[in-house]
Amino acid sequence: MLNVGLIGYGAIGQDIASYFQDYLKGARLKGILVRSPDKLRNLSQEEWMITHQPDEFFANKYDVIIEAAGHHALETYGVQALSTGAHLIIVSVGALRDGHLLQLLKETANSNQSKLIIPSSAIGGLDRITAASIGRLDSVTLTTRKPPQAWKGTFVEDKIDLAALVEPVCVFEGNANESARLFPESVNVSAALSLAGQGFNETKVKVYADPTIEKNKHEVRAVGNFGSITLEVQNTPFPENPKSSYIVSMSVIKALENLFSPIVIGI
Ligand SMILES: NC(=O)C1=CN([C@@H]2O[C@H](COP(=O)(O)OP(=O)(O)OC[C@H]3O[C@@H](n4cnc5c(N)ncnc54)[C@H](O)[C@@H]3O)[C@@H](O)[C@H]2O)C=CC1
Ligand SMILES: O=C([O-])CC(=O)C(=O)O
Repeated sequence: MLNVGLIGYGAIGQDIASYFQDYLKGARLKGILVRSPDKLRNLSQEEWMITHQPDEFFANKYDVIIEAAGHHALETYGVQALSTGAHLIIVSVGALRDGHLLQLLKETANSNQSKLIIPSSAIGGLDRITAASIGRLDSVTLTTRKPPQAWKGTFVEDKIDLAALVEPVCVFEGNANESARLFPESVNVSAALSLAGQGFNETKVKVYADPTIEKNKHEVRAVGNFGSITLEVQNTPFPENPKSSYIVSMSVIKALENLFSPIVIGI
């Protein structure tokens, strides 16, 4: 039985926790680290420990720690988590555009026989693109589209009137380094794609605010000597946070399951 710690209890964190109650058999949730003590007041205490104090959280021994809290949390706790010997499953992949952080996490994982695990989360095709990167990759591009409400709280809100939007508007075009920086809560998929394929500078990204759709859409196109891949995913957003999608927590749970399952599919 794997002991699991969870950092972050927002839309994704709460959904992840729900799978421990009725789905996962080989892992148990031992501790949750939240940011604000206010959150604790609203939570009914389950069998796991919930704390806003990092020392208390890390005093537990975990086999796996899951980050579902944002770039800053990964920057703050990533190295500490791996240095306990736990594997670290992350969703805030965009933080790894900082090559120094990525290097530090790799070195810490290496010296503690732990692993930094990056599930596909909201995107698909990473299995194929990371395999294809063994050969020659010529281009990897991503087009992300989300409905207007998903862009609230981002710089897009200052640029266009989201409520008045009647047709799709391109709000960003550039490389994954910039998209991961400009949209820390919304375009982590570009970072995962970069790490699988051509890196942050070479991966080309377009982002649209699109009033004609209800789901979060990601279109991936990669070409190389392996052949090519064209993939479109449509993710059902969380009602409580339309920037994120249900498939993210499902993907994390599958990555966790792969650690104890006798069979692993689709890597
Ligand atoms: N890789 C991917 O495909 C995706 C990645 N994400 C990443 O997941 C993150 C979380 O997404 P949601 O759950 O939808 O966001 P959310 O805003 O609903 O929840 C984040 C939670 O983390 C907590 N938190 C923040 N800093 C913390 C800290 N230092 N310690 C403990 N808790 C902390 C917040 O209080 C909040 O409750 C996003 O910010 C984004 O970076 C989101 C969607 C897709
Ligand atoms: O959930 C999604 O569709 C994608 C997302 O927010 C991200 O990549 O950060």
